[in-house]
Amino acid sequence: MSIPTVLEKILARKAEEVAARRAVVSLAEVEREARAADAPRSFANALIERAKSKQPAVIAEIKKASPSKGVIRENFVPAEIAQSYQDGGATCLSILTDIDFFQGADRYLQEARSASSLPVIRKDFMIDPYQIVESRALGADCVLLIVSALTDAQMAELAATAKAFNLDVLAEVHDGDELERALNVLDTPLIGVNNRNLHTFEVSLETTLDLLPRIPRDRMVVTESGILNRADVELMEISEVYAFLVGEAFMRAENPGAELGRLFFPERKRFIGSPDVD
Ligand SMILES: O=C(O)c1ccccc1NCC(=O)[C@H](O)[C@H](O)COP(=O)(O)O
Repeated sequence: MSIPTVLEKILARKAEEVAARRAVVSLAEVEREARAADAPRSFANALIERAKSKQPAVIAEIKKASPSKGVIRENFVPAEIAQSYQDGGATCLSILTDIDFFQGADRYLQEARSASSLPVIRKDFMIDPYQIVESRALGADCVLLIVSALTDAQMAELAATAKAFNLDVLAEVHDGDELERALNVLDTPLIGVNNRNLHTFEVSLETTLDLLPRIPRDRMVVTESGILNRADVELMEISEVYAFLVGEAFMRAENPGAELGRLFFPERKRFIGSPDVD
């Protein structure tokens, strides 16, 4: 028997977590909460509109820790980070809510969304429609579907639940087979290419560049993970990739929004919150 990868461990733990949550709050109750939640903000449209004008459309991630890097940020106040990202020019926010592997929390999503007017994706490991409904109840505007974690039937069921609750979907792929499956099963315009292999943690921006020619023009490519400096951003922009999901590079900076500005909008030169602003 082979040793389970981190992704396999996360998925096994997630199944236990969802079962425990459902035993405390029924699906019917979560559905009531989802219907009473704030109206969704349009996540996909915000990205598409920004990228149309060839401006970087940045999904700025709020994550305290990760399995590959351990604790990334000690001074972790999601509401402050969300405001800072909005000031820095982010288009959307991504909030890690997984507890056991990312030190996330549901309340981080609620706090960050309340502190900004940006649309928010709940970044978690979706395996059950219960989590999709729960995401809307928490206020999320979009959910992540990781193709390597799901069968085609699961993907279709989760996407149908997302549609029923007015949530956008970001489909995440890592190779050509996953891309084919996503394109066949999901009608979301948002195709995320994760440059990080979630089984081995190896990161290569070539993953996005290799898959790019196979992604139809009516879908929008979001390059995810491993964007650390201006050269990485420029490499994507010359390849006409304008949507980015970035976590670590911002989370390690004292002022995450100012770092976003430096990385994506260098022509602005001065950023709110930077020491060089009067
Ligand atoms: O980051 C990890 O270690 C990780 C491990 C297993 C599953 C998912 C993982 N990360 C989620 C992400 O894909 C990233 O948080 C996201 O794309 C941002 O990446 P980065 O800019 O490199 O922080």
